[in-house]
Amino acid sequence: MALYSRVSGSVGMITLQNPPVNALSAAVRQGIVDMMHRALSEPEVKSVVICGQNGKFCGGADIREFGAKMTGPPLVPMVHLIEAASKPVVAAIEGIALGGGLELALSCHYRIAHSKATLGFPEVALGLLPGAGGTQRLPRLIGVPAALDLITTGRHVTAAEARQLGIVDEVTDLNAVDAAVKFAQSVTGKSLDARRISTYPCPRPPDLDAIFERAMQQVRRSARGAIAPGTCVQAVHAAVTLPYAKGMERERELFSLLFTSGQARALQYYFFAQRAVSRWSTANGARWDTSKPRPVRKAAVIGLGTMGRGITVSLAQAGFSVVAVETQEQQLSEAKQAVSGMLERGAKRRGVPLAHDKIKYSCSVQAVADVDLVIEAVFEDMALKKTVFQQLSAICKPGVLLCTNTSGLDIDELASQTQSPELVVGMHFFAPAHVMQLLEVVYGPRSSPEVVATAMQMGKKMGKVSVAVGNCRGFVGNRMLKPYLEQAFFLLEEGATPEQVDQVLEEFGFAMGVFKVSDLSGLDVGWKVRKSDGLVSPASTGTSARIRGGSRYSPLGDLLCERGRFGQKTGRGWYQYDKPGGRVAKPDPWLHGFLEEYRAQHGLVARHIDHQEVLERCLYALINEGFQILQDGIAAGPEDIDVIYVLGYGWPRHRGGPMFYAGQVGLDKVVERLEHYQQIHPDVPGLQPCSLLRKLAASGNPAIHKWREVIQKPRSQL
Ligand SMILES: CCCCCCC[C@H](O)CC(=O)SCCNC(=O)CCNC(=O)[C@H](O)C(C)(C)COP(=O)([O-])OP(=O)([O-])OC[C@H]1O[C@@H](n2cnc3c(N)ncnc32)[C@H](O)[C@@H]1OP(=O)([O-])[O-]
Ligand SMILES: NC(=O)c1ccc[n+]([C@@H]2O[C@H](COP(=O)([O-])OP(=O)(O)OC[C@H]3O[C@@H](n4cnc5c(N)ncnc54)[C@H](O)[C@@H]3O)[C@@H](O)[C@H]2O)c1
Repeated sequence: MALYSRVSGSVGMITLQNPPVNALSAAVRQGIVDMMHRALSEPEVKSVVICGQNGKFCGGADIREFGAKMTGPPLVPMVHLIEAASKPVVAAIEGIALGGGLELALSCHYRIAHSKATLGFPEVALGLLPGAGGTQRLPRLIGVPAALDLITTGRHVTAAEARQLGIVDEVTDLNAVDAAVKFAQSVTGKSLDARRISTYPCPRPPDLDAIFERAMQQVRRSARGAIAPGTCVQAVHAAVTLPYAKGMERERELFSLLFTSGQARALQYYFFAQRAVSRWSTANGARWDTSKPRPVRKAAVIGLGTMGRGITVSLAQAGFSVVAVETQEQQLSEAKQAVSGMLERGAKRRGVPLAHDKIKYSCSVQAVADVDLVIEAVFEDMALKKTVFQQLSAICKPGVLLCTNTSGLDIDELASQTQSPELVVGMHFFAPAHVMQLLEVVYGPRSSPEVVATAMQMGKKMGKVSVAVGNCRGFVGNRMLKPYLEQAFFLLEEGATPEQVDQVLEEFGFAMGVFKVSDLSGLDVGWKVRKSDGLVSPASTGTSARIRGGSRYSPLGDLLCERGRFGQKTGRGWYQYDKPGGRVAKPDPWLHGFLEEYRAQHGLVARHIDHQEVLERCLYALINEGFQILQDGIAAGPEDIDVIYVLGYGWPRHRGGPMFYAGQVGLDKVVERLEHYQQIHPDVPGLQPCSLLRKLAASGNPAIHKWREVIQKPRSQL
């Protein structure tokens, strides 16, 4: 709702009230309309201030209402009522003015912002465009290039930048509402003719066509199949080419097109999923709201390779004191140099405070004696990690959290090396750890709720989205990756090429196909794991070469590694590169010949594989594993899996995540297609639909938020 009060006798104050962000719900819109009429009808009131309760102006349209039937006054007539008012209306912007909140502010005649406020049009991230006049007013106010930038990227700007761009009239370090009241009094009685943005002509720079062409190219490059950014460009184009009223009609048409698209639904689901994962629960009943995190001031990182360096940077930038430990002086000094460079680049590019003084380097593990939490990031080798955990357990003060960055080893086995297994959790960061936003917090059967809560909170403080997951081989993300990779290998055996598989996945929206990603990460990484699992056989011919544990196995990745083809680092992998370390993947005729030879050697006849089969076999095998993970209680809900896949594995955000996507496709259809491929390829593992997937499909493809009801039934019933 919106409250009305009278300030200093002549200023009518409308205060938006809808915690937590004063979103424009039906009740708030109704309140604004009613209170505007009241302010305009009271003769003593000479001007109006609109502000938000609790130091937040407005977070935009109420996203929670998007799925429901529209009630209350629509936004567009509401902003027109404000702009057309005969008394000056001043927006007092504290905290945030986002989306519809900024549109509300742009309909006011003046805008006063607090210096800490942020403003922006984030609609594009929800698959929408600013639909209450934002695409028509902003270019009129700040020009086309700046408006295109803000609307197509959704980036938030500070009050200072907003002032520079001309979005706000004044910025204050003091109370913005008081400043707005004073300002409102000062403009009482002044003509408002020049203050109604909708009446401004839209600036037409001479190189207009080139500006729009560049904007379209830019969004095509970055959107990876998302339709909102390009539609935002079209809406701004309407502002330049059409009169305001016609431009508004075009904005409405384009908004409706986006609003009813599956992409907007997926992005809005994802918005709430990302927030839902912070309300974590574990399989043994620990929960976010009953588990208190422990205070952590000082942390240690053991092992300063690729991951340890990024983790050290991330901890220091978040304000933690860090003890960074390596084995030998040489490695330590290389790591120190690399970490310093990363901190400096962070300060230069993102304005993060330099945090060199937060880090102490050491070659002795004894240096961690007084820390509150340790993150181990040594080689992925169980024997080595066990030794490190035994040492840590002996050296650290009592009560210290011992965390491992392992990609998939058994957390419980590591915990059993320590005197306090309840203090052990996985903190699985993703490379590069100072950039990637995802953290899997892996709890073992003995991890205490408090320790899970602490690791989750640490992640948040480091700017990560933390997702709590159970302990199993590969946890959630890497466990699902295995069947996806396997299908890709099998498709090569059956006749596909890496280029074909990658193209299908990239058209789906992945930034890189599976083979390009493997080349980037290094083929030797998976090879080492397969070797330690006893999967890599010296015999590369005969039927046994393609069978492991009674199931079909593809040794293709192993064969490439045997030939020294580790991907980008060696200049050769699934693709060729101009030099070791090269980044541009080119199809490799050698690889094509090698595949032909391999098929001939194993009696495989190449067949034509279409786009649909590539997509379905890769994605549905991955999705099927996701359902198995839910069934096993490793992830608490589908949102956890979706957030992990979007933030950690490049799943296109506008498709919501693998579990949401499965629901969109139809769970019955996913089951039917898996069964279809299973029948044709009975030897291919990973295609047998798991019981939870079957059960959900049989119960009529329920909406994703209802899955938990089925999941929570005893597993024996699945
Ligand atoms: C003809 C057609 C006319 C159409 C008109 C279109 C109008 C318009 O152009 C469309 C929009 O405005 S689209 C909207 C454009 N606006 C946006 O896209 C803004 C989206 N919001 C954000 O970016 C961030 O939430 C903030 C930066 C606001 C706060 O960040 P923070 O401090 O890290 O906090 P946090 O953890 O993120 O959120 C705290 C709680 O607030 C909740 N909530 C937040 N916004 C909400 C909303 N609009 N609604 C409802 N709820 C919203 C959030 O779910 C969470 O609830 P929970 O129950 O505790 O989980
Ligand atoms: N690289 C990735 O993409 C990635 C992603 C997520 C998780 N991980 C996991 O993170 C861990 C580290 O991986 P990485 O890629 O950083 O490895 P890396 O080989 O780059 O670095 C490991 C570092 O540990 C050091 N080290 C070895 N034994 C040590 C000891 N006893 N004390 C102190 N330092 C020691 C080594 O000198 C080396 O610098 C592994 O468990 C890996 O599975 C890696």
